[in-house]
Amino acid sequence: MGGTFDPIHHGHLVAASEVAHLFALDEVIFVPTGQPWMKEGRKTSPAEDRYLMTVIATASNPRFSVSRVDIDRPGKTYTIDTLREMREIHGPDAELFFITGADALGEILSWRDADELFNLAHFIGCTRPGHNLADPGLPGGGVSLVEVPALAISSTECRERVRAGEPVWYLVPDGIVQYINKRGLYRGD
Ligand SMILES: Nc1ncnc2c1ncn2[C@@H]1O[C@H](COP(=O)(O)OP(=O)(O)OP(=O)(O)O)[C@@H](O)[C@H]1O
Ligand SMILES: O=C(O)c1ccc[n+]([C@@H]2O[C@H](COP(=O)([O-])O)[C@@H](O)[C@H]2O)c1
Repeated sequence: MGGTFDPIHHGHLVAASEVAHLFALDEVIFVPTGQPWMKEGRKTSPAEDRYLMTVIATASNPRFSVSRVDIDRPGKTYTIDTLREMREIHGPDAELFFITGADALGEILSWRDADELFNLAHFIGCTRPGHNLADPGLPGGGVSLVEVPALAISSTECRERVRAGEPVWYLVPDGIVQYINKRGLYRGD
């Protein structure tokens, strides 16, 4: 599951957990983006902060892990590179899935080398409140559309709440509240 995770919140975690259950996945690998090119023009927290928050939020689930592939690759982050690297790491027999929310799936036709993406992994699109979930119709298209428990949480809302001095308890895991406070994230955005 790729994401900017700025910060990671319970919407991400519940979607990942539900997909792991529905597809009997051995592992869900969270992949924080290095440089999310579609979010250029807005301030993104340092990759190491987003990586550490993702590690903290997923540490209690033995099926969850976090990969540095996107943050360690120089340049803009493209999922085509992520999936190629994952294939190399996990070998030819691994069955790879890429989990997205409805909003990200809706933009996939504009992703780099979109027509090749579906050859590299099976895509899983999750419902997300406020967004329409639809098969984008990529060539070769292996997409599954799944319903996950609806949590109307976004990282944008979490950042705005912190900036306004409003609580983010229970929107994000407890350790993430503590990390945000310790590092002073989102206060001056
Ligand atoms: N509440 C949610 N329910 C289901 N999927 C979600 C939810 N929030 C995010 N996702 C999905 O998780 C992935 C990573 O999302 P991302 O890190 O960009 O979070 P975000 O909340 O959309 O951030 P922002 O508000 O900063 O754009 C995307 O595929 C996104 O669609
Ligand atoms: O490959 C691309 O061109 C591309 C464009 C936009 C987003 N993505 C990936 O989609 C995932 C969710 O991205 P985002 O911006 O919603 O956090 C994350 O893994 C991104 O690297 C990938």
